[in-house]
Amino acid sequence: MSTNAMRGIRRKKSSLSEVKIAVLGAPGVGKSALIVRFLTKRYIGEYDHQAEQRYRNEILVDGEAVLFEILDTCNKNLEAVPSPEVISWADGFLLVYSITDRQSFNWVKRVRLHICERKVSGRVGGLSGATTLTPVPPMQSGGMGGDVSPTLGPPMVLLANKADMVHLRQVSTEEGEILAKDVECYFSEVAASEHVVQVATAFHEVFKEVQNVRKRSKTSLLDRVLGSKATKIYVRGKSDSALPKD
Ligand SMILES: Nc1nc2c(ncn2[C@@H]2O[C@H](COP(=O)(O)OP(=O)(O)OP(=O)(O)O)[C@@H](O)[C@H]2O)c(=O)[nH]1
Repeated sequence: MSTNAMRGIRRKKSSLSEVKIAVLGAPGVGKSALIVRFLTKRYIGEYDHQAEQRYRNEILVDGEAVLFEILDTCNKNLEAVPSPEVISWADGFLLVYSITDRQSFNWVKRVRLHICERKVSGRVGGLSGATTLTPVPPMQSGGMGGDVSPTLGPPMVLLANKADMVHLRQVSTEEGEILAKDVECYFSEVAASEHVVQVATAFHEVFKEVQNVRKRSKTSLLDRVLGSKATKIYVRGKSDSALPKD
């Protein structure tokens, strides 16, 4: 292979965007079904797993190749909250509830606050005993961890699953919309059993939200480090000499 071709490959690899997404929800809301739908476009009704699973897949988002690392969490009960390791690891969260299960909606509301608290304070590791989730080894805290600026909420998307079961509905669409407005996040009602595009869109939205937060974090870090000088450097540009020297 020519050197130029190899350089091309390297460049491509280094420019590949990556995102780590933790899919969170109460037991049985359809987390695995949604992930499998997203990754394979297929629906698997009965998916039996007793532990967390991690998937890595390259997927195109608006024509750009993105490496999705997705954690399928496994909740044993409604009292469980995501472990500090999971919260620290993830760049973004897909919060799932079922429209047929009011308790799963309440779970999402509670866990959303829990994540915000931990992500912003960066107090990762101090929750021992307060969780029943097992971290996946070797999970490194490659996510935004405590690096998220206190002014930025952790990237989240709210997904209501089992929208095909309207006859058993316990949570109205409006309630989902109100929560999403409060969180300022993308919201959609889907059925893993029926929808391909809508499910994929929800995952894409998590990635886009992560990218937005990354950009905003970079800008605010630059502002903090350089203060007003950052603006000056930017303003000066090429016609530096035309500006007063401080
Ligand atoms: N009708 C309907 N059933 C669904 C849908 N999505 C998932 N299910 C069913 O809901 C049940 C639970 O789905 P899972 O994907 O295992 O849910 P989970 O959240 O991963 O479950 P745990 O890992 O046990 O927490 C299964 O019987 C699925 O077939 C959906 O969109 N519509």
